[in-house]
Amino acid sequence: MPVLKAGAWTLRGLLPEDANAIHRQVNDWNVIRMLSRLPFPYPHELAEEWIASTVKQAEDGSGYHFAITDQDGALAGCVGLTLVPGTRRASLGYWLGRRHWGRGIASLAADRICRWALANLPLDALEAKAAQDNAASCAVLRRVGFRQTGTGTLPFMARGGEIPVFTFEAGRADFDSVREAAEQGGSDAGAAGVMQPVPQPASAAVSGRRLMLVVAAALIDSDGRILLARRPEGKSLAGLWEFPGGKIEPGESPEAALIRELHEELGIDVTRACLAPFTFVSHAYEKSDLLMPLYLCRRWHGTPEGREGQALAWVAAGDLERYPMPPADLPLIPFLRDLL
Ligand SMILES: Nc1nc2c([nH]c(=O)n2[C@H]2C[C@H](O)[C@@H](COP(=O)(O)OP(=O)(O)OP(=O)(O)O)O2)c(=O)[nH]1
Ligand SMILES: [Mg+2]
Repeated sequence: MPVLKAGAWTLRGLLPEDANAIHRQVNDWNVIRMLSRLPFPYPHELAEEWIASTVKQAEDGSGYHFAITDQDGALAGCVGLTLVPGTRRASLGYWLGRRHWGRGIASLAADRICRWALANLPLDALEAKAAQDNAASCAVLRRVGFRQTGTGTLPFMARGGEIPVFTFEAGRADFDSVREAAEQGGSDAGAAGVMQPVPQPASAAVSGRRLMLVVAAALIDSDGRILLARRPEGKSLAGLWEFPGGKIEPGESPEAALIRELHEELGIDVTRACLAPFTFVSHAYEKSDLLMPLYLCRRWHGTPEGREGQALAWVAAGDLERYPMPPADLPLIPFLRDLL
């Protein structure tokens, strides 16, 4: 289990010694009435059993449950994900002790765990359910990017039966929109990760669409495998596998941009002569058009390493489909398969 920061709060795996703090805060009618499947009163053994089950889930990769702790290490609540078997989805759950309500902690924790999960686990979407009378929880879900998809019921043991719930869902695009809105709203719009706009012809101003010029490389090793990098948490499309590269900066040639990006992202040195133009993609994303030349590169200096925390994988052309990629990249797969 990783340790994740969420504002001033820390998310860490649950420990047996958390049982008292969990029991004390969950065994509160105001908290437990909003939690499905838990009896009231809530016996101490259930807290112990639940902690043990979360440790097992993390070991077998079926769920990831975190304690939300403050700067002194005190537990304020929990947030967790359970993977839905046979799908690339997980369901989100959380609770906070009553004295921690109304301070934005649930939003911070839910946002962090969802972004971490999409970037690092085999997931494309998250689901959540909240009792229809739990306005605070519904507001948390909407704030972090969830959309309400429908209604249903769940057993709430503390309330003695089935209770109506709203169902919610969010995918990468939903979290990316929230992130973009936050970046645009922020005063330092020049911060890392915000795109330098490509100078636009007048017609672009009319349509409101941006052209995004990105250069990328298929690095090919002596076994004919291709290097893919997993887009890290904090970037758009986080968790999808891409060809290393990035945006062309104003005044930069495509080759210079690619040489710079390969150095920044992978720590390798490449010369212009080792970059062979191969093909390109043109893809309409929701708000921008991506134009991305793909170069082939078989020679470089250094050993590629994920300098921005991204996972790397050397993948045989026949296995590329097993790595979820941004939609723009899918047309490249048959070209690379034919080549290799
Ligand atoms: N590098 C790369 N980008 C891709 C691929 N497919 C795809 O849709 N893109 C999109 C994702 C991004 O919107 C854009 C590249 O942006 P980026 O975030 O990697 O740009 P960058 O490396 O310059 O990073 P940053 O400094 O802006 O954070 O192109 C791909 O295979 N490789
Ligand atoms: Mg990049």
